[in-house]
Amino acid sequence: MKVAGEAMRTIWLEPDGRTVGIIDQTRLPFRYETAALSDLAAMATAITTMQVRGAPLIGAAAAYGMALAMRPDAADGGVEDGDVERAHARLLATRPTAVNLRWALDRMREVLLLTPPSDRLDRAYAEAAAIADEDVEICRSIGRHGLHLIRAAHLRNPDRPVRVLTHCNAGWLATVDWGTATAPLYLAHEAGIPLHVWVDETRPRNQGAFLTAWELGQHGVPHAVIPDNTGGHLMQHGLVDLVIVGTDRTTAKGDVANKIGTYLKALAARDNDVPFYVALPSSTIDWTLEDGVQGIPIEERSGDEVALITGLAGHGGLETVRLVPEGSAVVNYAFDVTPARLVTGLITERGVCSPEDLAQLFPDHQPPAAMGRVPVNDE
Ligand SMILES: CSC[C@H]1O[C@H](OP(=O)(O)O)[C@H](O)[C@@H]1O
Repeated sequence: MKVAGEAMRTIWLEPDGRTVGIIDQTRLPFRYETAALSDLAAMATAITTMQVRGAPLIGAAAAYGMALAMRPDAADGGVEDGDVERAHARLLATRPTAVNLRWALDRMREVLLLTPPSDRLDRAYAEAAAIADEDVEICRSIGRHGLHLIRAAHLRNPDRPVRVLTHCNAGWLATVDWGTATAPLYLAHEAGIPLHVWVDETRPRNQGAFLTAWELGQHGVPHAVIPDNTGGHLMQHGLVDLVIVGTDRTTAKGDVANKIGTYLKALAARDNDVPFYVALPSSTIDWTLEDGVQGIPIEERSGDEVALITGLAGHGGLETVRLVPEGSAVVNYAFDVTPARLVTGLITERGVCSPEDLAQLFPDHQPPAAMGRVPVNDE
């Protein structure tokens, strides 16, 4: 999408054809900074520290991480199978919840192990680029299918904006471009449908206040940042027409793992008859799982993400301050799981479906073994 009027993606290949450029999302919204990553360690760190984040982008970043990993070995006359496996394992360990990470790494491993060692460097970069380009088109398709929902809401009440609540950042910053939950918003805005987006700040990392608000503002989409606990009140008072969120892993039954707090929004939406939609590419579906509450690994992150916050000081510099007493323990679960029974519909690149119709929309989905999920050391 646009940054200061210039079309940008979240990840790209630098002119040297080997270094990978990213937007450093830990610096937004007060600093717009990019980084050039030249090796596997730098990409692994970028994912772990959330310089790049969001399930689809994590997948694309990991794919480029595999390509970066091939560089030194290619110089030694070819990339051995062990080099591929070690890079796969290193990147898989960066974050546990977003299944796009495993999906992209399994795809890269499968392609590379079928490629002669001397050709693996070029092949890795080509496959990573393909994953990134596919993500752009898939998110655009999610936007087109989600646009119908927003247009229908507008036709029901043509005299006022469509009020959409979203949680965390499932925007273009969470993907290579367009976003998942925001793709319908951008297309609706471009179609002239009046919008108002309620942006959950999304403690503790504030992906909503820092990232969603920034990208919507860059694109001129009307929005307001709200404390995480406000959504239920807005829904009770008829101020939300629909909720659209993203997901990091959705099971075959339609249980949805997403940023912590999503489950509570789904409960409030159900209690107030507000449609609750989840936007996702099929690469976020884990066909090997049905029960998400029991089966999806929930990442726990450092308590410092809760206890500390960085913002813009009056002198224009960035400052970090403490919000929690030194002696207090902190627990920081990064995701929760919304049961399929609370999900109105799933907005995918193939269309909108109910959770129970997901397998019907993707009859060609691969069984676990064919997805590369054969029992391996990293299981
Ligand atoms: C389109 S996936 C976005 C998804 O990823 C975010 O998690 P994180 O910022 O920790 O990577 C959040 O759960 C978003 O909904």
